[in-house]
Amino acid sequence: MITPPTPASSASAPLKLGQQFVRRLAATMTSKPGVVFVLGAPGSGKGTQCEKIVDKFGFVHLSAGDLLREERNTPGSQYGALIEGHITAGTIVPVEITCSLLEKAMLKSGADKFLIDGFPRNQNNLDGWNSAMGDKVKLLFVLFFECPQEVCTSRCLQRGAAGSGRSDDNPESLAKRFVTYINATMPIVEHYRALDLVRTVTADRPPDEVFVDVCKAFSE
Ligand SMILES: Nc1ncnc2c1ncn2[C@@H]1O[C@H](COP(=O)(O)OP(=O)(O)O)[C@@H](O)[C@H]1O
Ligand SMILES: Nc1ccn([C@H]2C[C@H](O)[C@@H](COP(=O)(O)OP(=O)(O)O)O2)c(=O)n1
Ligand SMILES: [Mg+2]
Repeated sequence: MITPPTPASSASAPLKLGQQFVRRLAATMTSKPGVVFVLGAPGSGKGTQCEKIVDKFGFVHLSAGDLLREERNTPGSQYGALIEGHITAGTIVPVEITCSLLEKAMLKSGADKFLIDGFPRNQNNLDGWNSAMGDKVKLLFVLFFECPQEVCTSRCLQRGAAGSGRSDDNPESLAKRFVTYINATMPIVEHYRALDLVRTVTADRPPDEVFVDVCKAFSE
């Protein structure tokens, strides 16, 4: 319940309270959704940690790869073949497609804080996002999982052997995905590092141990 100012308050107190209320209301109405980009090599554990972050911090998790696979599997999608071609070749789908899937999913969720997993993965992703979404969201930081290639490769091969059904969890596609990761994604991580936006977590440990450091990254 809102209590009226006591007689002891100064004459301007009600106005100050009113101004504060209006400012807070305006901030709520105009505040932009917050975004955390989640990057790291294939198999570094982005998806696994995102699930834990969702449970603990209430973000909505949007995986660019999952959205692309869903679009590829949508009957009649004009992009199905193009997406599958990029996925098996380990290359990156043009940003117009990925960014529009992300924006649609953000709007549909109605949420105000998002983990965007596996994006931006190259300069085209970064430029396209900045021009379409840069003014609509606030980038909070980039969560970066550091993990040796041999560990990541073995995790992805195990994921494939365990029946992930993914057309890219095989040695040939994985080798190509790593080339893309090193040549195209790492420069994006470096770009954000230069802006002091990267929070790095060592991911070559059991998931719960990784998550301890993820929590620290979120409370920085
Ligand atoms: N810290 C970890 N230690 C061992 N295996 C892990 C770890 N994190 C994830 N995995 C397993 O490795 C595979 C890839 O993890 P995932 O979260 O899908 O990574 P990404 O999204 O980065 O490709 C999955 O099979 C997952 O169960
Ligand atoms: N921003 C993105 C993200 C994924 N993709 C495509 C190409 C990637 O190799 C596949 C799989 O991505 P995904 O993030 O699901 O893969 P990992 O979780 O890193 O194993 O999807 C893309 O083209 N653009
Ligand atoms: Mg993933």
